[in-house]
Amino acid sequence: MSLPSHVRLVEVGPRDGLQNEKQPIGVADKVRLIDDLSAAGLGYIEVGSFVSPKWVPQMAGSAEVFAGIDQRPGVTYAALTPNLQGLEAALAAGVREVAVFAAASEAFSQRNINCSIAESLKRFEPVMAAAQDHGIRVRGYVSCVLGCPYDGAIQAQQVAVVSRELQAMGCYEVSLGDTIGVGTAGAVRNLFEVVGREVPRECLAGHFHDTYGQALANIYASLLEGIAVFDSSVAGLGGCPYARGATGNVASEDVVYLLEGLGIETGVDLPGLIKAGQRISQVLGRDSASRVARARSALE
Ligand SMILES: CC(C)(COP(=O)([O-])OP(=O)([O-])OC[C@H]1O[C@@H](n2cnc3c(N)ncnc32)[C@H](O)[C@@H]1OP(=O)([O-])[O-])[C@@H](O)C(=O)NCCC(=O)NCCSC(=O)C[C@@](C)(O)CC(=O)[O-]
Repeated sequence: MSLPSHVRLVEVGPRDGLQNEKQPIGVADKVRLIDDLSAAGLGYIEVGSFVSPKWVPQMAGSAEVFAGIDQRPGVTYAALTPNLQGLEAALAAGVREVAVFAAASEAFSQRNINCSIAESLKRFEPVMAAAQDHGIRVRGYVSCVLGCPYDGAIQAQQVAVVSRELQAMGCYEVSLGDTIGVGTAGAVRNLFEVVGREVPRECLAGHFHDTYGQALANIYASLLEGIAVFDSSVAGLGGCPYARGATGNVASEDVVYLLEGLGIETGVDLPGLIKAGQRISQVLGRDSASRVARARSALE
């Protein structure tokens, strides 16, 4: 299969990245990060989540963040909504695109959203209906597609079943999450081969954490399988509150560098993206996890 000429990046740093931070991060810092990202050409930014603040305290100020950002035309600003309560809060905050999130593993589903996979899908039905009433697009996530911190190995067929359900209920795209970053290129190719029989590949995205240093290889393997949408996180921010030891998503800067090297367009300005990553890394008081950002700043 030939490589795509264009890849769409879904920037999840402000949500997946920051949700795991223990230190409080002010609304102003989050707003500046999101505005820096849109200025760098990111066309899709996950701004926050409307989830229980008891479960994920860092996302509690998501409505204020939405109110503070400078919404550029053509950019999608999205939020996670696990249930109808979350969707209603998102609507009240003026959100125009949301995501629901399921898992391929029962144990992770329980730890993350306090219900079984089947219950979660049931819970999404009113979310989908209300979103449709309001003309809001819904993206779907499946976590633990290549391994679960509690259940271990996950069968690709199980991922296919959950993905098909999400698509059938109206998710326009399903992002497959290697939540704990254990996947390798061969497993990724097999995953898209199996899931691709149930959901068209143009409706699938890859979401790779870099815990084992495999994320860029996994993106390349996905490209070979015809996948052209990837989630990534500026400065490699992140982890998962319900997956001990999981590190951040693959760094957006490193993905852009990979894709530029392959002649694939992303619409993202790499120097601007590196600056955005440096600014939030300063706020967090640590170095960027992006290898490209570190290499470029060593040259300055
Ligand atoms: C799903 C629930 C809410 C169930 O949590 P629950 O405790 O079963 O909820 P409940 O319906 O029984 O309600 C209990 C309390 O939560 C409140 N509540 C209920 N819903 C909401 C809401 N939407 N917003 C705010 N508050 C809410 C509700 O009002 C009530 O408040 P109380 O009466 O006790 O004061 C909870 O488990 C939760 O919020 N989980 C979120 C976990 C999360 O955000 N995880 C991270 C995102 S997923 C991820 O990172 C993976 C991904 C997507 O990146 C892909 C990958 O890498 O794999």
